[in-house]
Amino acid sequence: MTQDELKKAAAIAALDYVEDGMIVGVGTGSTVNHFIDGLAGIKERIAGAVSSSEASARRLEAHGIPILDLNDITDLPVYVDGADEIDAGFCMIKGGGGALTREKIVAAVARRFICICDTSKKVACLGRFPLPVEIIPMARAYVERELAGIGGRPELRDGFVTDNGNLILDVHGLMITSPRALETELNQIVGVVTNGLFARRGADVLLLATPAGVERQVAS
Ligand SMILES: O=C(CO)[C@H](O)[C@H](O)COP(=O)(O)O
Repeated sequence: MTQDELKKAAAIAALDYVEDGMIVGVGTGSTVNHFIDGLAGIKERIAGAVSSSEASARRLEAHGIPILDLNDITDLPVYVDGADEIDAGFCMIKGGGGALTREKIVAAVARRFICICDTSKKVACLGRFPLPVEIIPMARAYVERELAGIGGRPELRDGFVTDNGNLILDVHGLMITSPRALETELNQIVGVVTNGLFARRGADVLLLATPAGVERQVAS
């Protein structure tokens, strides 16, 4: 199977978590695009979707799936999203698509985070994938110095502006042995909007697509 076929298999498995009348939180990325396409097939059964990015919103709209404002919702039963890396404790690096801030907001509201991945995303230690950090543009040089001070090598994502009008620094060279502590530490740097560590709010269920089928793993 190709990587894209594996991504699709994980995405289709996530449809099992969508119940009648539900509002569904929708992430961002190529794996989630397969989920959105699958959701289109059952759109009459759901109340609508909350999107984590403009890109996913456009895809949902193209399928005629109603998009709801997170501020109008008090209960979001489920959020489905991919990851760039996920460890054994279901902590993740996210933000390869640059949507980390809105993803983290929707994930914070959701009762259940379903992570959909192919096996290439499962790692023993987070940090091989450069950690995305969304920053306020005027703080770029300061935040770069702070990140270098903790051993990272930040690289500005060239020509990229987030849906929130901010910049992304991709931080190389971090071996993330304490994801929760690092997530908290990075949030303390003035000018950082969000970092791509999803550790304090990790995944609840991992649907991991392997060539032998989709494994369902539940957080302990
Ligand atoms: O965090 C994300 C976007 O900000 C994505 O979930 C992550 O980058 C994985 O993407 P893909 O499904 O394309 O491999």
